[in-house]
Amino acid sequence: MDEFIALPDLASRAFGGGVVYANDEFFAAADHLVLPTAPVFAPRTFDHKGQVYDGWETRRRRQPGSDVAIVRLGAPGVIRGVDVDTAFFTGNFPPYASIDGLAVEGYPAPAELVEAEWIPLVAKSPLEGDSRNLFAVTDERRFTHVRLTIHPDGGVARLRVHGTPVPDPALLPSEFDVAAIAYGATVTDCSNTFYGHPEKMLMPGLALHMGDGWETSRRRDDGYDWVEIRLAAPAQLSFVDLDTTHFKGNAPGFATLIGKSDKSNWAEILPKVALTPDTPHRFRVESPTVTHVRLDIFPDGGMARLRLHGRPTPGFLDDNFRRCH
Ligand SMILES: NC(=O)NC(NC(N)=O)C(=O)[O-]
Repeated sequence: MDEFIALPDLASRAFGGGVVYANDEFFAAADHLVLPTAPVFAPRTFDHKGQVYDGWETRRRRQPGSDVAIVRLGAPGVIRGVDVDTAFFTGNFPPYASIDGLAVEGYPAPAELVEAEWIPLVAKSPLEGDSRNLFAVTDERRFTHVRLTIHPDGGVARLRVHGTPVPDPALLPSEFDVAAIAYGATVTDCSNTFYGHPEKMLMPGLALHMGDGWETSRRRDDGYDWVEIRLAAPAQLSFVDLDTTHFKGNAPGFATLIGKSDKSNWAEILPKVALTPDTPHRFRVESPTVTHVRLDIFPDGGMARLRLHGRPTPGFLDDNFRRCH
């Protein structure tokens, strides 16, 4: 039921999500809602408005009503569930919340979003304080925005919107990173996630530090580590980026990439290449159409980013997009 929490957070700032409107931010800015970091709390830290919270917090209502925040998803897609995380809000969490969704094209101004016809995704439901509040969503359509309503007021640390990214094919170039989670790629299996999950190496932008990548524990056997990825679309690959940035004493010594499609067996895409620490490597490749790849690293170590630039099979992303409209 709550398996959706393993799916990417479409609202995350890590994908470029943002809070575009809030009717009240008296105690704490709604921008906190989409931060990818876990919420934190330091007791007895008072600024000019009151206790400092790592979340969105409105003032105590003296008239009936509710407070709202509107979030632009960083990765628009099909929403499978939301997490209204009230971490550290104890005497001031909202007793109820509801969630609505919206699918719009272009870049509407906040005033247009406020007036829009929102689609209910989670009916008004009770919340618990200082805890994650998980709600499944069953609507199969693609959304670009969500609206969090808290009844009547209070504080929410994070709003996580878990689902499957569905990119708009009209806005994609003919060749792009088909391993990007933001476009719908996903990690299907991995040998070792001890220090960092491989999903991190499929996130946008450069890695910020060594914790922002896939890192395995030290191998004490003759094996090697590997990760399997389902691409955003079946594609012919032309470049493989293996970025070991920040991995200075723990980059893998070598790597290979193999790929397969639903109709073909595993075949080599990148032969065994030597890697150097703290380096954004790029390799030119020519691959058949593949739907899955496996990156092998020898014997173990860390990879900040994996990028697979490829030409997707025409029509695949269009069909995908049309299915959820
Ligand atoms: N001690 C508090 O947290 N008080 C209030 N909130 C802040 N941020 O100070 C409140 O009324 O909810």
